[in-house]
Amino acid sequence: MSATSPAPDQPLLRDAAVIVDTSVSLTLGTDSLLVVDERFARKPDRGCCGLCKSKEPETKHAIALLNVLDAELRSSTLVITYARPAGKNEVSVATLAYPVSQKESSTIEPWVRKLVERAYGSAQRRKRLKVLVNPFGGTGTASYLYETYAAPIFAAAKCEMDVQATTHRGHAIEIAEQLDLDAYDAVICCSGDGLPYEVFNGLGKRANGREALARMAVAMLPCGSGNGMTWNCFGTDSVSITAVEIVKGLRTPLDLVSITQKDSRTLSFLSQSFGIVADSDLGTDNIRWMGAQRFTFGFLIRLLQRTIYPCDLAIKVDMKDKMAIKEHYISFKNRSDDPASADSDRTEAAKQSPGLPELKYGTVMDKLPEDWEIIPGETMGNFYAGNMAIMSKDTNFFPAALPNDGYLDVVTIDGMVSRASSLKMMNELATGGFFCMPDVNVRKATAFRLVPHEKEGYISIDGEQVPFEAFQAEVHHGLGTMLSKSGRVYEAEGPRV
Ligand SMILES: Nc1ncnc2c1ncn2[C@@H]1O[C@H](COP(=O)(O)OP(=O)(O)OP(=O)(O)O)[C@@H](O)[C@H]1O
Repeated sequence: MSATSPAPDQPLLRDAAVIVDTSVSLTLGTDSLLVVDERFARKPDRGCCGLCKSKEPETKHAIALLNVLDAELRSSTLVITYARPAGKNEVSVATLAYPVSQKESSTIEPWVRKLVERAYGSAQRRKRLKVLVNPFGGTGTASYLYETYAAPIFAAAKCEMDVQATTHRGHAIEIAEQLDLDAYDAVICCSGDGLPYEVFNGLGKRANGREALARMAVAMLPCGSGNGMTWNCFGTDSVSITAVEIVKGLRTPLDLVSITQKDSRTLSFLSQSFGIVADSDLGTDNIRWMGAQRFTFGFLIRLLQRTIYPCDLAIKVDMKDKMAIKEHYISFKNRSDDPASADSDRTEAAKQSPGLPELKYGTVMDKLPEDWEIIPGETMGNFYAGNMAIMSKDTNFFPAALPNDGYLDVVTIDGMVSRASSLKMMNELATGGFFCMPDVNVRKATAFRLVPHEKEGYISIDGEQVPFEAFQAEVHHGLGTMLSKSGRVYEAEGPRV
């Protein structure tokens, strides 16, 4: 259910209904709070002949429990704050307040507790948030978006906010590296995907990197242009709806990927690309004036020219049959383990062994492990590895990607496929048929090494440009932590075969 749509009639819970202010009934369903307010209901007009009734005023409305931000008995008033739909893709804070007598309060108090328990489920209440705002993210409106659409929701949910603007490139790395882990529950990036990338790397740079990454959750308020992380975690690019989702967000372990280049080691949370995607994103600065269309335009030009990106590629493949990948996705989605206890076991283990995990396969400078599969790369068109499913709106490039299954989803497409097939792929990305197209090779993998043949070009890690030279990737199962809606899977349609 989305943050804007209240559920229809729900089965009632025991002791679910209370009456306040004589004629207002508040009834707790499994997914919504039903308010029936008869206080201002007019008696029906008799009409001219006593038969035709005039329209009755609205007395009933349902509020999705997801949208209930807080409820409390404040002196002799019951106050419920919630997020109310405000336009097509936004919500804003609304309040219900009813007088409660001394006598009534003994019945109302347990009901309020039950309402809050149901509204939050296993999500942590009153989160302590370190909010980082990139004043230059997207179109430069992150501060305005945060203050206007998110801050009022966090305040209504009684979150504690500590807001800081980033002042330079790499600032979020420094902040995360120094962050007091005991003072906050999550870092919220008001930005594009660039700031979360920095925060994961800053946490990972600490001497207790593994512990910091396990303890500190990261989430993003969509203030960039692609906003991949928010689409995956919450299925929206609305700042206000994301704020509600963060308030109700569940801690979710996230696989992170070590990237080695020469003697550097960084962490990636979203994607690694080489070939047409990296080139269309990073190599189109000359047409920035086109805005969001820049990528599509650059992509189409390269596709029609059948541009190739020769490379050596070796992958530690774990699954390559699409049906097996689909089954893996479904069985992961339907697992019945308790995510909260798995999360606390993981955090405890990280405290015992707090340093960043060793690299199982060494770095890109080491000898290539013998059991990696060599993939022909002479005519590579698109190499794209994803740790999340959606790369930007309507681009579910990795439908089988899971937050913490311990695998990267690697897609390779030969640059010599026909133009017609390439164009069909672009179309099928939006409709969900991309995964099963025969020219689209999909593998679940734990590591890979890519060596470009050319001297110049583009490699993108989480949308950021890195040196155009050999790189190696290795997945660390559940090393990081994010906030998400489901706590288990991304908000993307799974793979179709
Ligand atoms: N005050 C600042 N001045 C200059 N650069 C900054 C500042 N704060 C953050 N940055 C840098 O901006 C880069 C991009 O950040 P971010 O992803 O938030 O925006 P974006 O690139 O516009 O978004 P998108 O990738 O969705 O287009 C990051 O690498 C970050 O280091």
